[in-house]
Amino acid sequence: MIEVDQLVKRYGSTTAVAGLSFTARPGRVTGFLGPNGAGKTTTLRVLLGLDAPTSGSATIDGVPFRSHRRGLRHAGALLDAQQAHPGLTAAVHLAALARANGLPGRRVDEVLGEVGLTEVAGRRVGTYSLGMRQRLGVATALLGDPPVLVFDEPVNGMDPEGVRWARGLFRRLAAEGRTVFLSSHLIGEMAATADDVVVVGRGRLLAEGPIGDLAGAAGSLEDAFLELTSASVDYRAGGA
Ligand SMILES: Nc1ncnc2c1ncn2[C@@H]1O[C@H](COP(=O)(O)OP(=O)(O)OP(=O)(O)O)[C@@H](O)[C@H]1O
Repeated sequence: MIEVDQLVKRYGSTTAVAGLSFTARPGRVTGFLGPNGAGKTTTLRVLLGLDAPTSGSATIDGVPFRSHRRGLRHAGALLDAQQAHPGLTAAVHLAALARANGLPGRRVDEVLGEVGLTEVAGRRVGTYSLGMRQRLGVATALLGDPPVLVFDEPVNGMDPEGVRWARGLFRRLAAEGRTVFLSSHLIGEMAATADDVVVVGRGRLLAEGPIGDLAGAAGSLEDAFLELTSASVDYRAGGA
């Protein structure tokens, strides 16, 4: 379970997150939606202990991520597909992470198989396409077999086969009882993948709940999203 409670994060005079509260539950895929600059990445960074909150809290099963001694066994995340050193092979990258986190070496082969990278595991990550790096990021998140998974724009750069694969994986992870929390700008993809959505704008909660409730009222998730966020968009083409 992910719980964000009255979270505020300021960078100097910029308020990236302005008192945000929401919950993402086990057994559900929860989509995290919002226009550019809404504070999604900042929220995920605080949730994963990469940034400290100005006030409020973001916890995983009631505890801030940094306080979890189980590390990758407790939560896995894909925040940046460039996280692996380009000079390392995928196998070496994952093996080092497994060792550092006290995970069994067999997990490396298991997650490489899970994400479809077994054949290219001996290639340097610098030669990977963006879609392959995204798959490696997903493999990294899965390494500790954690109950909570967080993915920031996971299908960015994936081809249609990759997008379909990722959708199936997220659904299966949730069906196994895990909390799956993902941000994406691809509303159609979110409509096909998520059970629940959390919509933010300018660092505030705009809506939270089952996707059907939100989409049903407006006609589609895209219509609901555009209506909800129309007052929270900083940049718009054509001066509209
Ligand atoms: N390290 C930082 N220093 C200063 N301002 C920051 C920093 N990180 C984020 N911001 C600002 O905080 C606000 C929220 O940014 P954030 O990246 O969290 O939004 P986002 O919803 O992830 O956007 P996008 O969809 O474009 O990725 C923006 O105004 C951004 O410029």
